[in-house]
Parts: sequence; structure tokens; C-alpha cells
Amino acid sequence: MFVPTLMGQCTPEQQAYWLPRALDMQIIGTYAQTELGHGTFIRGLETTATYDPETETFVMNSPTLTSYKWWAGGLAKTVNYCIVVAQLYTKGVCHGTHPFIVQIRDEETHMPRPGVKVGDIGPKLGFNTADNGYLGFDNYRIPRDNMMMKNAQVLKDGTYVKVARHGKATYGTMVFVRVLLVNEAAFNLAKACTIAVRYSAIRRQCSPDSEGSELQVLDYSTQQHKLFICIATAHALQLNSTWLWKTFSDTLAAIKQGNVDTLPELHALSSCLKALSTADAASLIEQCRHACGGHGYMMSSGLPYLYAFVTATRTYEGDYTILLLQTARFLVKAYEQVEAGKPLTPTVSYLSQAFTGKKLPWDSSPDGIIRAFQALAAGKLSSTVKSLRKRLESGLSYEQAWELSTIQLNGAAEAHCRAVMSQNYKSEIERLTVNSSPNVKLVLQQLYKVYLYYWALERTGDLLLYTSISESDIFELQLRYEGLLKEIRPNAVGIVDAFDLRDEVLHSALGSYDGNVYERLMAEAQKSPLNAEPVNQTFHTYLKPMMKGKL
Ligand SMILES: CCCCCCCCCC/C=C\CCCCCC(=O)SCCNC(=O)CCNC(=O)[C@H](O)C(C)(C)COP(=O)(O)OP(=O)(O)OC[C@H]1O[C@@H](n2cnc3c(N)ncnc32)[C@H](O)[C@@H]1OP(=O)(O)O
Ligand SMILES: Cc1cc2nc3c(=O)[nH]c(=O)nc-3n(C[C@H](O)[C@H](O)[C@H](O)COP(=O)(O)OP(=O)(O)OC[C@H]3O[C@@H](n4cnc5c(N)ncnc54)[C@H](O)[C@@H]3O)c2cc1C
Repeated sequence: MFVPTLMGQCTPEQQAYWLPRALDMQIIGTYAQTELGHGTFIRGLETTATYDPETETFVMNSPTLTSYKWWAGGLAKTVNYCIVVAQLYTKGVCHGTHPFIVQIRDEETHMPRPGVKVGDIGPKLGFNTADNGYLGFDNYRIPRDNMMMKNAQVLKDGTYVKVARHGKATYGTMVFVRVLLVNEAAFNLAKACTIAVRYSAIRRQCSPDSEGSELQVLDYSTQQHKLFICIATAHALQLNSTWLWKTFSDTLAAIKQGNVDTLPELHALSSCLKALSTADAASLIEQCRHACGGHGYMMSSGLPYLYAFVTATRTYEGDYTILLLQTARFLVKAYEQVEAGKPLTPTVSYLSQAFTGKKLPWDSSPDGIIRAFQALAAGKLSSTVKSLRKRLESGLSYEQAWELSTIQLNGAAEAHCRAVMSQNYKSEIERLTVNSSPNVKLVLQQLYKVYLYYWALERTGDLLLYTSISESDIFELQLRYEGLLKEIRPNAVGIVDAFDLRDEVLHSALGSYDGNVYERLMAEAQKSPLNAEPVNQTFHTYLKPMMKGKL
């Protein structure tokens, strides 16, 4: 995050000074925004940067315990520079949070600079090879030029000048990283399903008829139900990530031309896609672990590490709930635009259905299911707005009414995001397979159908509310879904092999290409330090005295 922030928040002159040093690794940096007391609520950050025109420096301070920076990756022992997000004070006025480049350690000795308190935050669920750190300041001075001045400036005499056209321009790095994280979610889920599908082809357990040989666990319908949605989701996330990257690049190009009109939509899309992709990836990686039974619990399976790594992505760079609520703000505005008869941007144009007042006729084709997801999102949004307005009519303030409606708002944002993801998944597969062989087309279509059927069956309650789906339609869809799993089964290993992930990348005894699961598990077990000696000293220290009644 250090380098993207230098790129996004510095003036060209500042970039010319800092970027070569960072890219050559003459300096190593991190991004310290979150504090012990505040992560989500950026406006509540407490670290201060107070401009002193006499010395043309900013004085950095951590006025409270809760103002200590907390979490930045590499902050504890690795980095010598840091982007610090702090409340900017000049001429006695607070201008809100701004980013500053702060040297925290000596470039030669690596000792913390006087006035800087820095350390490690301790062990975490995962990420334990990263020295996430804390950081506090005691009247620590940095040169005026170290304020990142692309979007706002403090002149030598202390005059504050706003440059950016958009109030949230300083949040740019977060949007960029949220876009990248969708790809990260796809990549890690692809790893987990490669491991679990390959292992399920090797693992044999139980025999349906007592005479026959044991089945590969991949032949069980329930195993296919657990795993094929993982493959389909990895594809869906990958294609959505490429699509989102294009949307991001187009918006960035427009901003460079001075047009910020598409930024709210990019923020709404990157927020919900980051939220849903990281949450789906984390829960499906855990599902892959379940699918590997006890061996999935071994560190040597690679799955616990993957889960610990990915579950953090649901929180960092904006927590799941918070980001969905950002999307919900955009959706409520879009709803109001429909009411006012104003045009909508493409990703929300389907919301015009929210006013039909009728249930969408059920159609079980892939396009029909996508329309049903859209109707569901539109219907949920419409109900949410009704609740919001009812609460306003009862005399509550907008903020109170909004807070009471946030469960529904999150539901509407989740449904919107699922509809966007489903639509993009199908249309990108169609676009990319125009010249593919019929067999490749068929397999990729089977996978997006799995995604659509799976989520339709997960959301039958909502579909009953907002579409004309009947009990027999649901029954028929369930049978079709189960049939599809059987069609995919013969290609399942080939499909995960097509992710083309090397053994070194998978790092798993269960998922290696050669399928030598048992040999690898045993070889990994031999590495346990407990196997280094026939009798461990704890026998003599504790067990034997206890057994002899001497403890
Ligand atoms: C380089 C990394 C590569 C990653 C990929 C590879 C991964 C490999 C592994 C990497 C390992 C580790 C990486 C770890 C990185 C983790 C780094 C961090 O976590 S940094 C800290 C991140 N923190 C957050 O994300 C905080 C979340 N909170 C917020 O974003 C905001 O506070 C908020 C959006 C919740 C609210 O902001 P606030 O200022 O209070 O806003 P208001 O309520 O006043 O106004 C809302 C208004 O502003 C619009 N808005 C908000 N944000 C944006 C934005 N980013 N862009 C555009 N517009 C924005 C919002 O829509 C509202 O508009 P209205 O018109 O008023 O509706
Ligand atoms: C592995 C890891 C690496 C990280 N790396 C960095 C880094 O490099 N730099 C950095 O600056 N930060 C980093 N972070 C911090 C991260 O960005 C924050 O943890 C994240 O933004 C969430 O903030 P928080 O922890 O303060 O949670 P909180 O904001 O305290 O949230 C706690 C709970 O309250 C809920 N909540 C909060 N506000 C509201 C609301 N308004 N409405 C409804 N519910 C609400 C949330 O949904 C959540 O469930 C990292 C975190 C992790 C886990």
C-alpha cells in the first residue's frame, strides 16, 4: 500500500523524489491508518499533524492510547518509512485526515527516531510472518514537504488549499486495493478447490453396496455439492475481478481528465464486490477444508493457512458490513433517481423493475435466473426504502431511521452484488468463449449454471417473495442442479488442473499434482520435532512422576 499511495497521493515533484527510492527498496514503507481505537471510522482518527510555520514542519502527536497506530503490515521491525494518516491542523483549524510520509527509523542503524514509539502487536489468527505493528508519536517533527500534496496543500505560511475535485480523493488507495482483493479472493479460492478436488479423487471411503469397492469421495453428490460451487465461484470472482479492474481503469482515466462523475459508482461496486468476494472465498475455503475431512485440519494440507490468510481480507481494507452499507447508500440514491424519472447507470438500470409492483414471472433459464436475482435486489431495496420512510414518518431523524434499517440495507446490497456478479459471470464467459471449442463452451456453461442454480436454491425464500416461483419450480430446479453436478463430475479434476497452479504454490500434501497424498502426509509428519527422539523429556519431567504418584 506504500507505493500505490505514493503514486496516488503525491504531486509529480514528490513522486520524482520518493518513488525511485521506494521502488529501488532504498526505503521500505507501510500504510498506517488504523488506530487502536478506530478502524472503520476514519474521520474519528486521533493522531494529529499540527503545522508550525516558524520551522515549516508538522508536529506529529499521539494524544491518547487509542490514537496509537495499530495493524500496519511490516511496521514493527521491517519498515523505516511510513504513510501516516493524521488529522491536519493549521492556523488553529482542523481540516480532517490527510496522509503524511514519516521517517520512523534511522536509515543506517534502523533505530527508531527520537519521538517515535514503535513495536509489534503480537500473534494473530494468521499472517504471523508479517510484523504488523503499533506506532505512537511524541512531538515528532517532519518537513512540510512530507505532507502528500496532490489533493490538498499547506503553504509555507500555513494556508490550507484544497486541490482535489472529489471530497474523498484521499481514500483512493483503499479503492485500488479493494479492486485488487477481488482477484486475490479468486486466486486463493482456486488454490483451495484444486487441493480439495484432487484429494477427493484420491480419497476413497465407504462402499454403497457391501460387495463393491470403496468410492472416490468425489463421486458422492454431497461432496460435489460442497466442491463444484467452489470451482464456479473461483471462475465468477476471477471474471468479475477483470471486469472491475477495467471499470477502475476507465474511472481513473476520466478522473485524470477532471471528470469524477463515475467515482461514486466505482466506490459502490468495489465496496460490494470486495465484501462479497472475500466473504464467499473465506467461507468456501473453509468448505474445502471440511470436504477433506480430518486431513484438511492438518497444516500440511495447506488449507488452514489459506483460510487464516483469506478470512482477514473480509476485515481489512474495509469490513464486510461497512462496505455493503456504502453500496446501500448508492442504491438508495439510485432508487430515488428512478422515482424522479432520472436515467440510471448500467449496473443499476434493472432497478426500474422496483416500481412494477408485480412479481417477476419465473423463468428457469440462466438469463431468467439473473433477472430473478435483479428482481430480488430491486424488491429488497424497495422494501428497505419503505421501512426507512416509515421510520422517518414516525419522527426519527434520517440517521436514526438509517441505522434501524441497516440489516435490510445490507441484504439489499448483498442481493445487488450477487445479481451484478451473476450477470458479469455469464456475459464474460459468453464473450470469452466465442471462438472456443464446443466442449470448452459446454463445461464453462455448466459451471455458471451451477453458480446460478446454487444461489437460486439458497435464496428460495426471497424468490418466493419477489418472483412467481412455485413449489414445483423449486423442486424441478433442485433436480436440475443435482443432474448438473453429475455432468461436471468426469471433468472436475481436469477443470481444477486448468487453474495451472504449481505444487510450490499450492504447498499442500493433499493437493499435489502426482496425487501421492499418503506418502506426502507421512513425510510431513516425520518433520514434527516430536519425532526427533524416541522418548521426550516431558516423560521424565511430568508423566513418570505422576504415574509413580510423586507429583
Ligand atoms: C497493495 C496491497 C495489495 C493487495 C492485494 C494482494 C493481497 C496480498 C496480501 C496482502 C496482505 C495484506 C494487505 C493488508 C492491507 C490492509 C490495509 C488496510 O486495511 S488499510 C486500512 C483500510 N481501512 C478502511 O478500509 C476503513 C474503512 N472505512 C472507510 O472506508 C470509511 O470510513 C467509510 C467509507 C466507512 C466512511 O467514510 P467517511 O469519511 O466517514 O464518509 P462519510 O460517511 O462522511 O461520507 C460518505 C460519503 O463518502 C463517499 N465515500 C466514502 N468512501 C469513498 C471512496 N473511497 N471513494 C469515493 N467516495 C467515497 C460515500 O459514498 C458517501 O457519499 P454520499 O454521496 O454522501 O453517499
Ligand atoms: C491482517 C490485517 C492487516 C491489516 N493491515 C492494515 C494496514 O496495513 N494498515 C492499516 O491502516 N490497517 C490495517 N488493518 C486494519 C483494518 O483495516 C481494520 O481492522 C478494518 O478497517 C476494520 O476496522 P476495525 O478493526 O477498527 O473494526 P471496527 O470498525 O471496530 O469494527 C468492529 C465491528 O463493528 C462493526 N461496525 C463498525 N462501525 C459500524 C457501523 N457504523 N455500522 C454498523 N456496524 C459497524 C463492524 O462491521 C465490525 O463488525 C489490518 C487488519 C488486519 C486484520
